[in-house]
This record gives sequence, C-alpha cells and structure tokens, in this order.
Amino acid sequence: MTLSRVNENGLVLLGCGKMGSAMLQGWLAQGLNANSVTVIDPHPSQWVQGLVQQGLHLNEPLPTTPAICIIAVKPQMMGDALPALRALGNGTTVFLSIAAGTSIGAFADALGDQSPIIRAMPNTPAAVGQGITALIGNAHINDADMQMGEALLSAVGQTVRLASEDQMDAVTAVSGSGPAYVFHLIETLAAAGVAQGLPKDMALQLAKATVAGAGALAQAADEDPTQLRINVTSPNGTTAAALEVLMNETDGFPALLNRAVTAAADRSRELGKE
Ligand SMILES: NC(=O)C1=CN([C@@H]2O[C@H](COP(=O)(O)OP(=O)(O)OC[C@H]3O[C@@H](n4cnc5c(N)ncnc54)[C@H](OP(=O)(O)O)[C@@H]3O)[C@@H](O)[C@H]2O)C=CC1
Ligand SMILES: O=C(O)[C@@H]1CCC=N1
Repeated sequence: MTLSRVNENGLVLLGCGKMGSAMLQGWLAQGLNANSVTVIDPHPSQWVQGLVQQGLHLNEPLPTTPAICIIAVKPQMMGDALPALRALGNGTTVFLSIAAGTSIGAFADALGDQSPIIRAMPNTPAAVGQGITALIGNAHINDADMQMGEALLSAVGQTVRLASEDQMDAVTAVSGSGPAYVFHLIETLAAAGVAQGLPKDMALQLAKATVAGAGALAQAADEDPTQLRINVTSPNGTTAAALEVLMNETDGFPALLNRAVTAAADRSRELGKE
C-alpha cells in the first residue's frame, strides 16, 4: 500500500527521539513528503531541524484533521504530552502509539472514547529497515486505518497483527526490548574473546559479524533455529563443550533469558498502571 492517504492528509509525530527519528527516516525513504509531516518535540535533533528546509513542519500548530498521529514519547511523559492532541480526538484522525505499557484504554480516556487508536510495538532495528512491529487496533479502527498503520511500520521492517492487546507485554519483552539482549550478547561475546587473548577490536568484529550472520541465516534458512544449532555442533567438538554450559537447566541461557523476559513483561504491565 502506498502512503497516499498520509501524504494527502498529513502525519503528526509527537516525540521525535530514537524511535520517532528511526521511523521518520524510513517513511521519508518510502515516499512520505516532508511537507506532509508535523513534528512536535521540545528539543528536536539537528537532523529533524534540517528537514524543515524540505518543508517539514516543526513545532507548528497541528493540522486540523491529519490522517494519523504517531505518539512516540516515553510512557512517563504521556500526562504532559497528550493534552496537546485532544483537538484531534473523536474524529477521523487515527492515533498510533508505540509507547511501552500505555494501554489503548488510557489513550481513549485522554483523547476521546470514539477515537480510532492503534497500539504498536516496534524495535530499534527499524533504523536500518530491519525492525519488527506488532500492532493491534481498537473497535474504531477499520481495515483501511489498519492498512495505513501497517504501511507506515512496514516502511521500517516486518509487521505482525496481534489477536489481543494482552499479548503486547510479551511482545515488548521479546522484540521491543530484545535488541538490547542481542547487543549485550555481542558485548559479552567480545569480552569473552578478549579474555581468551584476542585484541579488543578483532573480538568485537568477530562477535558482531557472528550475530549478524547467524541472524541472517536464521531468517533465510529453511531449517528452524534448533536444526541450525545442531548444524554447528560437531559430536564431541568445541560447540558441544560450550552448549553444555549454556544449556544447563538451572543457571544456563534458557533459565536466564526466561527470567529476563519475565522481568521485562512484568515491567511493561507495571508501566500500564503508573
Ligand atoms: N527505544 C526503543 O527501543 C523503543 C521505544 N519504544 C517506545 O517509544 C517511545 C519513545 O522512546 P524513545 O524514542 O526511545 O525515547 P526518546 O526519549 O529517544 O524520544 C522521546 C522524545 O519525545 C520528546 N518529548 C518529551 N516530552 C514531549 C512532549 N510533551 N511532546 C512532544 N515530545 C516530547 C523527547 O524530548 P526530550 O528528550 O527533550 O525530553 C524525545 O525527543 C517510548 O514510549 C518507548 O516505550 C517502543 C519500542 C522500542
Ligand atoms: O525499554 C523500554 O521501556 C522501551 C520499550 C521497548 C524498548 N524500549
């Protein structure tokens, strides 16, 4: 689907930090006109300020009925930020929030209970077009609205639709926060390489390329990740020695990652109540 509805009627982006900027970059690359975009952010980056020359509206009054308003501020800032959007509520403007924790019900309370609202959870690989976003809409979202939301998020990666909003805490814990776990894996794999005698730069290069290559193979291969792991593991070889440590039932990777994902999902649920 093209971004024609957004180009014709406009897009408001509330909050243009890490995620807002990553998405905006993808939309512009996919053909969104800068002059269809209004960004509201108290401290816009140099990059966003530079887009004003291409027609982007920065901290200007809101258009009357934009096609969509993307909410990309921190959950803790919602109380301060949402009143600025009330004029767009209960109309045809679709609200799409990417905030962790904040429920569709909380947005309906703040913006009007007739408002079409999509809740989405992207992740930072969106900055290189390789994100994944889960979405769910409320009862006022029609097919065309959902397609518009998906078209925008597809500009920065894959999309999946959720069956229920309850799934969003788990999604946040797996793919929203997940890139941080993988970056930590890169950091710790490189540090372990240094401990084994490698120079720091080379250890980091090896760790980054290994994670990137394994990720690309997992996406491209017909085999599932279990088979791909088995393919690396020679009987009585080096990988088997490492996996014996990593797959330990009590303090191995599965137990550790399960605890980490549970902590993230619990925090997402808490954020929804704050
Ligand atoms: N980072 C991530 O990996 C992901 C984040 N998210 C969600 O995305 C949202 C944004 O996160 P992220 O981009 O990391 O955060 P950032 O802090 O990078 O971006 C938020 C932006 O909103 C601005 N802002 C603060 N108050 C207002 C206001 N009242 N009106 C307009 N803009 C305001 C901030 O300005 P200033 O810095 O000056 O306060 C900042 O530029 C969060 O809700 C988060 O849960 C979702 C998926 C992944
Ligand atoms: O850490 C957070 O709360 C946000 C949501 C998912 C990724 N970053």
